[in-house]
Amino acid sequence: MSKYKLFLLRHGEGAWNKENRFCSWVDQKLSENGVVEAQECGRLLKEQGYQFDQVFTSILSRSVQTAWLVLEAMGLEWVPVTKSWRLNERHYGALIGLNRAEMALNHGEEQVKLWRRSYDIMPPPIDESHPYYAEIYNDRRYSTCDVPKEELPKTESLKEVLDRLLPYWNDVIVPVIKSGQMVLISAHGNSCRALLKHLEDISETDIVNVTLPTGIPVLLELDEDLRPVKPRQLLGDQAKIQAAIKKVEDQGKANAQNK
Ligand SMILES: O=C(O)[C@@H](COP(=O)(O)O)OP(=O)(O)O
Repeated sequence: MSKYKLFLLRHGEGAWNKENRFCSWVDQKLSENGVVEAQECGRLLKEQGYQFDQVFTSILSRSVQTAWLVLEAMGLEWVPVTKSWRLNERHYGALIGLNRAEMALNHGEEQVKLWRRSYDIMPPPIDESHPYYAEIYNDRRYSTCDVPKEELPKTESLKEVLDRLLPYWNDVIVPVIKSGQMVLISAHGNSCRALLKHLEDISETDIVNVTLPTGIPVLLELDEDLRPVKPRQLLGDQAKIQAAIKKVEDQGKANAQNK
């Protein structure tokens, strides 16, 4: 029997999603389309009668902005929003800023798929010569984390994302859900994939085939031990959702638009 409901949400489209560049820890805002996606998501949730008591986001603006727009559309601006770097997008290391289609042309589509979707393959780490290194590590938000700045990742596989996310899930989010509060996690494609892997016990092979589109709420119905009692539901027009998933998958093809 379903005891708890939980929503996961990949933020609305960001400027670099549109340009097909790995965004990761670079702090990009939502595109105009991303703003509309987040507002539509909030309207849909309201229409379907959902309410939230607490929202958790990463410390990247696109996930925070999405949470605000969803809450505004639902008339729930007062709801507390808690932010943690542990919900940040996966750290894509030296790939940050690069265009996926160009990477597919240079390294092959298979390699790009391995970098993007495999469970335990890490891209090469970012170093000080990288054009976005200073922007990321000099950003004051990374002095506020619960680990020293020097210990923050320089690259991550999905496995490392899960390793840094799980303590936050277990210690902070789980008690809130178990207290009966309705929670929205407004995060990123890969931080949500990592959490789905954990909650749905998805194998390392099968997680490769899980892709989340931007701005689509994912409803999980969980039992008292927070195990899913039915398959996840992506809310909205199912044909549009499938097209949006394919678009994200196709970003790693050599002939993708916005090369
Ligand atoms: O870092 C990025 O560019 C995307 C994910 O990229 P892919 O894993 O889909 O390549 O993350 P998000 O837009 O969810 O923050």
